[in-house]
Parts: sequence; C-alpha cells; structure tokens
Amino acid sequence: MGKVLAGAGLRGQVAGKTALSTVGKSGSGLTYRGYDVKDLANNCQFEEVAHLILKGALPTQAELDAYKKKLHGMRGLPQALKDVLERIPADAHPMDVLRTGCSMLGNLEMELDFGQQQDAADRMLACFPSIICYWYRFSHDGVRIDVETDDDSIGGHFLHLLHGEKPNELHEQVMHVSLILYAEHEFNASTFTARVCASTLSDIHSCITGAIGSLRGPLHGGANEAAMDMIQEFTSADHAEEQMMLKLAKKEKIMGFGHAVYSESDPRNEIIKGWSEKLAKDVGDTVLYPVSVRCEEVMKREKGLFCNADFFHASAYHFMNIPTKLFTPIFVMSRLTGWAAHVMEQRADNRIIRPSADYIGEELRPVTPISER
Ligand SMILES: CC(=O)SCCNC(=O)CCNC(=O)[C@H](O)C(C)(C)COP(=O)(O)OP(=O)(O)OC[C@H]1O[C@@H](n2cnc3c(N)ncnc32)[C@H](O)[C@@H]1OP(=O)(O)O
Ligand SMILES: O=C([O-])CC(=O)C(=O)O
Repeated sequence: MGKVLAGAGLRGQVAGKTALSTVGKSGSGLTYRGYDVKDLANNCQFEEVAHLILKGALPTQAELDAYKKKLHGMRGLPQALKDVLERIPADAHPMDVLRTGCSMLGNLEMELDFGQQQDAADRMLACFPSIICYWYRFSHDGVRIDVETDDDSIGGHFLHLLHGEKPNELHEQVMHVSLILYAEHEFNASTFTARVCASTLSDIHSCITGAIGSLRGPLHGGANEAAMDMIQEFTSADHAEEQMMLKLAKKEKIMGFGHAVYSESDPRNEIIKGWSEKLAKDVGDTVLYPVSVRCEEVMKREKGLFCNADFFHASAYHFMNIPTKLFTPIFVMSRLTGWAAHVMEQRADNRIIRPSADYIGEELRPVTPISER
C-alpha cells in the first residue's frame, strides 16, 4: 500500500522512531499501538482510544469509568480564560481561538515539570470543547454557557455545548468514530511540529499550540472545511461533475483528495463515508451525499486520486448541523491525543531536532559601507 516516497518536504525520510502508529504498513493501512483503526472505530468509544494512545493500553471497564470521571471533572474553564475568549471577535477563525485558548491555558496552568504531562494532556482533552464552544456561543449568540455538562463523552459534551441540547445517540456515536479516526497519524506535519517543539524541552502547551497552527492549513486539517465550501456550491451530482472537470482543467487542487503517504486509499475514508451515508438518510439529504460520491468518482477516474479522511467528514459534520468553521477544531480535539503522546515519546528519548539545509544563496561577500549602497 505504501507509495514511493522521495523528494522535497522530507518525503520518505525517517526522522525518528515511534511506537504509536503505522501509516500505510499493516492491517487496513492505519494502526494505533498495533490495533487496526477499523477495529477500534467499530468497537470502541473515543475515550478508550485516548487511553490507549496516552496511557499505552486499552482500558478495562473500571479504568475507562475512572478515566471518564477524571475528564468530566476537568471540563471547567478559569475565569481569566473566559475573559480572554470573550474578547475574541466573532469573525475570528475558530482554529485561532483554540490556538489562543491553548496558549492562555498554558499561562494559567503551567506545566512546571514533565511529571505533570499526563494531567496536562487530560486537561486539554477535557476542556478544548469547552474553550471552542464558550467562545462560539458567546461571540455568535451572546450567551455565557455553563461548560460543565454531565455528558458521558467528549463528543457528546461538544455537541451539547454547541447546540444547547443533548445530542441523539446516532450523533454521539458518529462523534466517537470521527474522533477515533482523527486521533493519531505518525509524523504528519502538525505532529512533527509538536515533536520539534518538544525536542527543545519546551512545555507541552507550547508544543500543542504550535501543532494547532500547523493543522490549520488547507493542505492538512483545514481540508475538511475547504471540502465543505466546495461541495456546498454544487446543486446536484451532474453539476458537481461539470464543475469538478472545470477545476481539474484549470489544474486546481481539490481539497480532501490525495495523501502524502497512502497511494491507493485512505482507510479512514471508507469508515466515515459509511457514517455520512447513514446521516444523509437520517436527515433526508438528496444532494450533498450524492454530490460527494460523484466528486469521489470523478477524481478517481480523472486523476487516480482518492478521498482522504477529510472529504466525507465534511458532509458528515454538516448533517449533524455543525458549522463549517468548527470542523478543523474537532480534528484538534481528537489529534490532541496523538500530539501529546508524541511529545511524551520525544521527551523519553530526546535529541534536539535540527536538520541541515542545502545553501542556495550568495557567495561570501564583504559588507559595502552604508553610504555606498
Ligand atoms: C488529514 C489530512 O491532513 S489528509 C490531507 C488533507 N489535505 C488535502 O486534502 C489537500 C489536498 N491534497 C494535497 O494537497 C496533497 O495530496 C497532499 C498535501 C495531501 C499530499 O501532497 P503530496 O505528497 O505532495 O502529493 P503527491 O506527491 O501525491 O502529488 C502527486 C500529484 O498529484 C497532484 N495532486 C495531489 N493531490 C491533489 C489534489 N487534491 N487535487 C489535485 N491534484 C492533486 C499533485 O499536484 C501532484 O501533481 P504534480 O506532480 O503535477 O505536482
Ligand atoms: O499523515 C498526513 O500527512 C496527514 C494525515 O492524514 C493526518 O495527519 O491525519
């Protein structure tokens, strides 16, 4: 399944070791600590997978109950953080809000030594949905929400805060699957950012803040929002085909397709596509899902390119009434587990990451006095 990896962008170069995941190697193509992502998505709740990634093993029922209880108790936000969130305008990008929220949390609840890393990671896992929804509801609806819900899951907590009511079972289930699919992916750009930062022995909030910035771009996590913006313009499957052909003729990059490592398919796509179809039936959609399927067919036929994890996430989130600009922040709520585990792994066997560059600039030359330039 692996493709020939070479060229710019450090493609194919081994930049370190990890015991956290394999991409394009075994199972369906993606494994977390030896478990196939399909197996995890079919059989686990997200909190079980977070426990696997952060603590090293799938939890027993008692461990899961205790872990959830711990996370429930960490959902609240300090007043100073709420004050900062209230000052961020409604037209800010939610990824910037999360980046600022994470950074502010690091000021208020500093990681003073690496012995606090597990608690710091759990704290972020528990309160990132609170941060994004507190800002969103305050800036868009003018309400100061109570972020300490009794929802069982992180995904349920997020949907509850966003919509002001508990989600139905189907939506909570889709959130579990989505958060599992996005949780970890080896040395992708945002994770590598976190590891580079960790390699300087920086604090965990700095590592995660940097990673959020890297995930934001449309070539990485931002692709789910860009995909939604595109499919929303198409009024039918035929219209989608016509427009896609025009985009391809103009050599436009189509967000939500292709991958830096996978060559034939992204194993996460089949899973989220199935849930998107289920949600489409649930809401009676006759446009967005068929449009998405046609885009997939056209890209395969014309370019041999396949949907990555982001493409069908767009329609799935949309069917759950999640605003497009909150799509990538959901990715953060999940990938935080992978990032934090990579920070811990880097710290456990560290050497500062400092590659070299081929110099392509001027030859050595003297400084001309300023009066003669
Ligand atoms: C969760 C995630 O982060 S998954 C990735 C999300 N990102 C996207 O969906 C953005 C769209 N996709 C892309 O830009 C790319 O496929 C990336 C960034 C994911 C991978 O980049 P690369 O490893 O450089 O891609 P790859 O080497 O396979 O590209 C081969 C060719 O296919 C083209 N190609 C790749 N993806 C696309 C696309 N989505 N649309 C159109 N053409 C594409 C490239 O331009 C390249 O053509 P070229 O040789 O003429 O320049
Ligand atoms: O691995 C990558 O390059 C991007 C990706 O799919 C992810 O981070 O989930």
